[in-house]
Amino acid sequence: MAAGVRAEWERLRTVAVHRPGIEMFFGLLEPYAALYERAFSRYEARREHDALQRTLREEFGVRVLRLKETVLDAADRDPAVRRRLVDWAHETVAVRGDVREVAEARRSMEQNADALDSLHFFTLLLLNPVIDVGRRGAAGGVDVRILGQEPLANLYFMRDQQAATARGLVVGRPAKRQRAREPEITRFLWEILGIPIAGTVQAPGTFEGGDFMPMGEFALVGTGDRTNRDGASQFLGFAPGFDEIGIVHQPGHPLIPGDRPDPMVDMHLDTYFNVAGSGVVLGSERLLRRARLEVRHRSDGGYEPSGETTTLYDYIRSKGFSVIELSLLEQLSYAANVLCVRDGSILAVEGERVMRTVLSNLERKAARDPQRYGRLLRHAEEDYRRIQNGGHVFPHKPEFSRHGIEVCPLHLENLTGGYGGPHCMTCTLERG
Ligand SMILES: NC(=[NH2+])NCCC[C@H](N)C(=O)O
Repeated sequence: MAAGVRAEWERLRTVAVHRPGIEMFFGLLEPYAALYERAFSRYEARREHDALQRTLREEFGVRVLRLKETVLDAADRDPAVRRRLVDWAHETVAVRGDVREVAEARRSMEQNADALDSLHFFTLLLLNPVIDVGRRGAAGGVDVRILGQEPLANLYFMRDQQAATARGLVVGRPAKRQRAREPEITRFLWEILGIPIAGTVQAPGTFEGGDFMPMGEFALVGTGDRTNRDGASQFLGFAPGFDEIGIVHQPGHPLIPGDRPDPMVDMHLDTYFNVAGSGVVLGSERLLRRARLEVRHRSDGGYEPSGETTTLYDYIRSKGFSVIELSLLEQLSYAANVLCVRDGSILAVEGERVMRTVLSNLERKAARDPQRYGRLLRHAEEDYRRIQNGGHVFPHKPEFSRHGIEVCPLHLENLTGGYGGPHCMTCTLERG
């Protein structure tokens, strides 16, 4: 399959997803350390994920490839894939203890391998366990303790490990330690599927797919807490195939003090900006106006700075797009994180319950740290009252029909707790 995406509004053909599994349980033990926004029900989150897949497949005819199932099928069909999975899983497991016991544990792991199913090894990759084989006790047994080590709790945000450009997939490099191992796993999937890789971002560069937006003749690349300047330049070096690139600088949030910023609230470009159709985008107006943008033009030697700087808002308007504006509370509630399935049709988070959950989580944060979150909370509460009085809760806003946009709302009040919406949860592989 050839991966290829020129514009975010072209008909969505193929996506890859990961239905969250046991790794989410570990993430929920300490949601903030796992980069989640809040605690939520894993059971409901998994149901919501099923519904997301079903909608894509049945209502929009999208081919949905599931990461785990595809890898396991391949491992069960092809002994070489199975061997790689087993070896890699064994390398991932750390065994601690004295030399003899470690060697013994390693030996028995190897001996047991044939008896174990491929899912066992996939689970090792997800959980990255440390096995502590203690000294032999009085009874002669070995004391085994298992510690989870950076379980891949965010793997279901499959937008981020890579980006599909017009020229193939660019494998990213996550900025956060918690997500560092994810691209190796998704890369295994691309190899199994035979998808060509246009390039791989290397240290010190960082690059996450949520920062990339293909817009036809041009594309946008966000930089900030996730994608750094070096990662963005490497990405451009892979010749992604657009005449012009807008490098967008992650804006500081206007209601969070500048000396104590919270980069999570707009961590990726797709958390405050997105595409609804060939002439319509949506986003938080205040963030779009604060986001500075540098224009680069394609030349023989790559992309040259044009010297022109502007804001994302002015840039996108100058390209002829209309902007459906979102309030700050809507932005915090994942309203901008829509997934365009065909020109003028989007999947969007059903706002009502998410907004209330986000508000009560923000209340808690503001109670703990009023100096950092107090202003944001007061503003969000005002937004909430205004939205309630107006009677148009996202995505049931008249602006959408006015711009001819058809919206398919999805209940994602648990799954969004991981800090993202439908755009973050899907890796687009083919459009058009
Ligand atoms: N494309 C996105 N906006 N992805 C959201 C990723 C959320 C994830 N918890 C993280 O912090 O990395």
